[in-house]
Amino acid sequence: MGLIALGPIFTAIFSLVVAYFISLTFSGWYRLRHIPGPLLASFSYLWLGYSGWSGKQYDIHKVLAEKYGPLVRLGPNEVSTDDPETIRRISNAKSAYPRSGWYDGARFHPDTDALFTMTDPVRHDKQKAKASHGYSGRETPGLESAVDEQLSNLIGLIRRKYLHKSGGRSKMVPLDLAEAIPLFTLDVISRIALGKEFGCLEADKDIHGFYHLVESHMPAMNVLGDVPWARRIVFSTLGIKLLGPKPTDKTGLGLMMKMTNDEVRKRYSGDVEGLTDMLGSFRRHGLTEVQCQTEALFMFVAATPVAYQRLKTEMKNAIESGIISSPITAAEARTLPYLQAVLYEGLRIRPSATASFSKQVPPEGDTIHGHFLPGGTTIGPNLPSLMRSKSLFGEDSDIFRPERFLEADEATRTEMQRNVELVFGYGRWMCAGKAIAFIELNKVLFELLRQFDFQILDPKAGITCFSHGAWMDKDIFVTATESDMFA
Ligand code: HEM
Repeated sequence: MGLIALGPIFTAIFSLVVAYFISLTFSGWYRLRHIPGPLLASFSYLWLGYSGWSGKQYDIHKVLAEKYGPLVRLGPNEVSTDDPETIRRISNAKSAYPRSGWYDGARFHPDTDALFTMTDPVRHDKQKAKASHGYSGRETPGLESAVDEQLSNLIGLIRRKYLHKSGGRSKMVPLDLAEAIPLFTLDVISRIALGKEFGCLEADKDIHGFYHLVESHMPAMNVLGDVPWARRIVFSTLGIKLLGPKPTDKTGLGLMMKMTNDEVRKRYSGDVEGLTDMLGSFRRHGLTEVQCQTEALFMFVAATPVAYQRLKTEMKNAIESGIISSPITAAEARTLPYLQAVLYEGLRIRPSATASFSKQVPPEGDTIHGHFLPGGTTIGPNLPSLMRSKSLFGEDSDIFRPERFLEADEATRTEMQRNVELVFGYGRWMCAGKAIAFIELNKVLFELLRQFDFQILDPKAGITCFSHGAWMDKDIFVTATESDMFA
């Protein structure tokens, strides 16, 4: 048979393949055709892929609710909502919604899940019951003092290297907060999780290249997580074995994996009594050695932001009235209303993690805002729209104005705070590190402003920000001077 005779066979195969993809696309579109959203998103993953890759994910999602309503279609099988009540209903402890396959995109161990990547509610709840003693601080009394130690190292670094003496002739070295704050969070988490800080603040460097590795991989990871077929290939057991981090790597997550594994091994070979840190607590409550290694490694993927202003007057008054320790305790910080308002406003205007965090509609389907969602549809919170909602936070919700929390009556303030706290998730899936994050935020904000005054180095230059499911900030250059208020 000559090539000419093969021609019609190839044409027939090609036509069949094209027809198959068209019918697949059509049935994908048809299933959720009643949910409003961008046209491209209704039949392909190009829209979701672009929004995740572009670095403008936050801005793209922020306007969706205003344009399409509280329920928006983001992909052939994906929807999001900015309605806080729906988000709470989906994630509450008795909900039948499991986590969606999106969480597989955060797996880095071929056989073991961290709490974050456990999608089945029953398995997840069992693991969370064991891990929460360590995370919450109930069995880790040194948690707050561990944060204090690292805070003192951060202040030491600023004094040693970046402090600009007013009127002095010494060369000014601008401080890049986008570099310094991740070093602080890495040292806090390593100190809490592994018992010893990495020493990034001491070296003024991301010693293991971890943060920079996460930053450079973020766009691709974000897209791979959002697009189901890509996720199923890359995060399959074989995919992780081939492409995932390995303890033999010289930098990044692989090196981190080795250090974590070694540290966990030590804890599991010795006596468990007397271990009052997180790993000890995990072991006491029955996490296996591999589960503990995976859990400890996941913690390094957490982050922290910063804020400023009128705050200083409140701080000054509190310090002068003698009610504040040095460093401030988390309990004392919670009594300062303006500090709390700044923190909540910071989390609202700049929710640090805005990835999909989607859950899966149970097999029988569900009706949300008058729209039926068939079983298997994934639905996640649209935090950018929610946090900028005018009906929840006021007409000026687009600007940073902590006063909104102080002006509101108590019931409204509590409701606003409850809604802002959705940045940590809710119910059974809620962030296990929320208490730790609040301790860090309260202390770092108060203590840095007690010691220093910060000024943007060049207001014209602005800050470079990319949103890929989490914010990646660059070049937050400031000058740090001794705070004349508390010298
Ligand atoms: C501002 C800082 C933080 C934010 C905004 C944040 C946000 C979140 C979100 C949105 C989730 C997923 C919720 C869901 O699946 O619905 C989560 C889960 C989790 N986070 Fe955080 N997080 C922060 C800091 C931390 C820190 C410092 C740690 C570790 C010490 C941590 C540990 C965890 C863990 C273990 C989970 C999984 C919880 C579970 O599956 O039940 N987070 N976080």
